[in-house]
Amino acid sequence: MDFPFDLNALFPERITVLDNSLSAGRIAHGRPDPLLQISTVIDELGKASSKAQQLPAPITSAAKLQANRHHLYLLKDGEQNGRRGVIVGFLKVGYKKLFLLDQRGAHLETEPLCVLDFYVTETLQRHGYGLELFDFMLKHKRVEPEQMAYDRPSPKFLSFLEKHYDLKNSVPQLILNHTSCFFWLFLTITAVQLRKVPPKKPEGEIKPYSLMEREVVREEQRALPWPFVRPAGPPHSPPLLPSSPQSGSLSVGSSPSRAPLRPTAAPRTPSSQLNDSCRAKRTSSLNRSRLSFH
Ligand SMILES: CC(=O)SCCNC(=O)CCNC(=O)[C@H](O)C(C)(C)COP(=O)(O)OP(=O)(O)OC[C@H]1O[C@@H](n2cnc3c(N)ncnc32)[C@H](O)[C@@H]1OP(=O)(O)O
Repeated sequence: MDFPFDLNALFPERITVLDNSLSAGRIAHGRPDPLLQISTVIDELGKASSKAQQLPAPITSAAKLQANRHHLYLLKDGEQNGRRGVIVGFLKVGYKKLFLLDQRGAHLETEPLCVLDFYVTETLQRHGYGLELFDFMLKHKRVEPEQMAYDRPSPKFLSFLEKHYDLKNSVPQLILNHTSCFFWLFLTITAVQLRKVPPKKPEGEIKPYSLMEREVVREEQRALPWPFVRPAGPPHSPPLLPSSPQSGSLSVGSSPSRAPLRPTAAPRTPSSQLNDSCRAKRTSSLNRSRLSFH
């Protein structure tokens, strides 16, 4: 993606880390960072990313970055476009406080680093740039991919995670927070360091209905999307978090590092809540992403 200004002057490094200050770190050629140009780059990337993901509105923009404590990693190729450089892609991450519900409706609170947006220019995809960005972020944040949460990853991103980080057997964890409910975890209890929070107000504490970021995705579908289809079983056992009745663990698949959790919350019926709150948040990707869930 090229721009009518010198990206090498704007972003001296190959990968630039931007935060809510929108500062590219160094002062380029003795000038202060031109905020307007940096904002233009972020806004255009946000639009391209939302288009690629078929979202109705960008979830990344300069204004959103300024308003949140996220980090945006920007990758350029400084040799292209007459040595003025092109933007190759970006990766946006941030910490999110998430509340998970286990099968018995007990709340577990965690605050993992989440991948919120990720985009490589169409013509440059499958050239290893995504991996370069992601690896840079992992080192910068000193985190492992399996410790992170993923905000409704696209099929391409799931394929990416499986190919480069062997993250398969993924199970979308239905997670309730104040902004979103389809974060996916490749859950290892010790990795995300879940801690149980006592249920204070069983009916009113968690409000997953507010609109923010991906919540701009409008309701497209009334039924719960796969794999959250309500089973024919009793209403107190919705498939929120696959958990072994034997172990009581929230972990999934054959994860070796499960720590037993002993939820103490009184059983409740979150399925009706989920029916209302979690419809069609990027349901198209969920429906498309029928990868192997074990
Ligand atoms: C939480 C979120 O942000 S979800 C949104 C993720 N972003 C998108 O879906 C936007 C469109 N996609 C993209 O921008 C890119 O494909 C990214 C960011 C997902 C990956 O960046 P890339 O530079 O293509 O990744 P990189 O070259 O390092 O790795 C390639 C691997 O990614 C996956 N991948 C990349 N593009 C595709 C594609 N078109 N179809 C299927 N898999 C793909 C594959 O596993 C691929 O390996 P393969 O070529 O051997 O099949």
